[in-house]
Amino acid sequence: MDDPNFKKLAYGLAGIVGAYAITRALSGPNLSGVPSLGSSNAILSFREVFRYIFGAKELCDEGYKKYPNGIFKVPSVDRWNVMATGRALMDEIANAPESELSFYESINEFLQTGYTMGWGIVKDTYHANVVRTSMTRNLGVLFPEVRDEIIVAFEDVLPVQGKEWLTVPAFDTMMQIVCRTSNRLFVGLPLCRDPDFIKLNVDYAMDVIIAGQMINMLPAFLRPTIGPLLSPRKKILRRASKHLTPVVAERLQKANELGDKYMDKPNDLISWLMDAAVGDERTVPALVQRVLFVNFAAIRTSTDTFTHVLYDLAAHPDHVGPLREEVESVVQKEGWTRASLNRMYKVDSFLSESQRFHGIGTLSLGRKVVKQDGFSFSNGVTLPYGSYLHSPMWSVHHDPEIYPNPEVFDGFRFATLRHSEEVGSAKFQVITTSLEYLPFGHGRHACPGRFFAAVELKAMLAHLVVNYDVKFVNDGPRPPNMYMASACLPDSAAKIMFRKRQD
Ligand code: HEM
Repeated sequence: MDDPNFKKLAYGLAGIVGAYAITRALSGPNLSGVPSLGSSNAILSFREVFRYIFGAKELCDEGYKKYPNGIFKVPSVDRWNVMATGRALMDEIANAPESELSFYESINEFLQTGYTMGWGIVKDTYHANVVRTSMTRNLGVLFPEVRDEIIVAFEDVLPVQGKEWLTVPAFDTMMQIVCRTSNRLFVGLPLCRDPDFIKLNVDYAMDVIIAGQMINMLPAFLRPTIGPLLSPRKKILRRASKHLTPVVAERLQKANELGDKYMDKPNDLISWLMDAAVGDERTVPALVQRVLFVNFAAIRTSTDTFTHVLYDLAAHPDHVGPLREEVESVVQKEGWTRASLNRMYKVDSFLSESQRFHGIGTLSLGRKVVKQDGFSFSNGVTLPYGSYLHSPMWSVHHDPEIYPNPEVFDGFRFATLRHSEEVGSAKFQVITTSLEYLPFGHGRHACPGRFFAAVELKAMLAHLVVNYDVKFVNDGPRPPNMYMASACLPDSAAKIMFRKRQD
């Protein structure tokens, strides 16, 4: 503590945080009518700022209990974050038009999308529709490819022999499998297996978040000059172009010469994007950037989710037997298809429970008020233009009135709920969002990639349980999650052991 360097660092940090707190006090929207957790004074609310940085979960849970069906605010370093609780208010957020509560402004500020992924992505979000429609429509016909990539990717990254256990870093290994499998659908063979193409997408997924946060720390007037220097975009585009430019250029040329439905046109994300893009977006560099963007949306989210699933599987070995039985019985009757995956209630439920229990974030429904005269809830509260709004997802998912015994991990909780409903009910499936189940958001901007994510992650889990045994190193406990601001990250350094299934 007496180390002069430590003192300098501490004073430096305190100075930066103080400067931001003053900015928050002077420049943010006036939220004096919204109760705050801790002090509502920008300087005196420091304790809550630190509590928010090191895990918004507990702080927001306090507010969830104190203000049921209401709103409260919590401070982060540079702004106030309003939290809305209860079905009525959450429903109003989920269904508010983009012109009043903006999903895009909220996410684009967080990621500094313009600098990190290009202004084309900010201006035109047609990819969301492509993912929702063309990608989802093709999941059945392309399932054999997804399944093939899962088999080969598992074999490549987990070369288990005989009865030997193989120890691997969990997160990196799952990232490889997710990236390859997703890209089988996005760009096809052989590119989806190219080590440099995989690596650049993995790097980009990490670098965008870091650069986004760094650019956010800059005062707005410095962003246009310094933002591009901090952004990984140009470097990644150069690397990606080597792989994608020839493929995209050839397809665009053929489409222009022979028409959009030319013979032998590959059925993948590149083609679906090309069909939907207009104007400047139907050019080679813009399409390359768009493929990278969809990779960004897909890979980190799915890898974090599956790493949580893997840890939950190793932590709950009693679930493995019933999962194996279900997968084998369904596959024996119907084989491996998208439809047969729908019959795997326990697999679906395990994924749902893992997302309920951990999720990849602790907040949901992030929006910014963009209506000039503010956004009014039906309870009479009006939030001024520029306010940031969320709902405390972790608290909803751990509310005993919604999920009995919420602190118990019950991998078959959702399967039991489904069995208690009419057979085939869509309720309680992992893809069905609701005000009680928010890992994919809910309402207008609910994740359009969740249909693909569910197919991919369920097929991976089903493949894993029927082919491998899995455990923690030294039979240790589940590695703790890392909570940072609103993120809930699985331990990315932990190792896990695999061997060929022995029973
Ligand atoms: C387990 C994996 C995933 C999780 C947990 C996840 C979660 C989310 C969440 C929470 C949102 C915002 C919803 C809201 O605020 O209402 C979102 C949006 C989005 N996701 Fe996902 N996602 C996953 C996988 C994917 C995949 C595989 C893709 C693409 C293939 C994808 C593409 C998108 C896109 C494009 C949006 C923006 C939607 C819009 O523009 O309205 N996601 N996702």
